[in-house]
Amino acid sequence: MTEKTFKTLDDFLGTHFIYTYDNGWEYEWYAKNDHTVDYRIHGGMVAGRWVKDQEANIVMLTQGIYKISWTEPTGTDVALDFMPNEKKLHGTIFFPKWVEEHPEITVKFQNDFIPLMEESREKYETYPKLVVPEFANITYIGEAGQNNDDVINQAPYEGMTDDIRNGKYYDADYKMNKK
Ligand SMILES: C=Cc1ccc(O)cc1
Repeated sequence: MTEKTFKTLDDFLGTHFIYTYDNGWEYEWYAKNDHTVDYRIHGGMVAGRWVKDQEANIVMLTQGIYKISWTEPTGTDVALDFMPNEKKLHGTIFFPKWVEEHPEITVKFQNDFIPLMEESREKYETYPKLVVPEFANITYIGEAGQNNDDVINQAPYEGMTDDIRNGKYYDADYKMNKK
């Protein structure tokens, strides 16, 4: 876990986080570059889902505090406020009704199923949305560097976040250790 102090937007870009929301949902998220994020979901309503190259808006609100927002092919909207120096964030997820009713449709590597997400958001109900606003505790911070495709590179498995936290998953260059 890096102990660096976050001051600039550049300090944040290329950083890889694992965190647990107060409702128990565990997420892994990577600021891939100034307009792109990758993530994996380890616990909660859509555990098992993973996504690469989601376009997002990423800004620094004030020194060391970052806001990220995006809208997904499922129709889910997300707004995250990272306070990495405090090892905390606040996230709000706005789920369309169909994701709450059929979460299993979204639990996959989304990049291979974009047409299915777009069809499902038309076929099923959008409203009322499920709004999930939660604080989270950051349990891991890694300096992966920008545009590193080894950070989020396979489906989540049981014990993966422990492997990452214990230093087993990535080598010194932040490439995945071959099993
Ligand atoms: C729905 C995606 C999503 C990704 C990261 C996070 O913290 C919350 C939601």
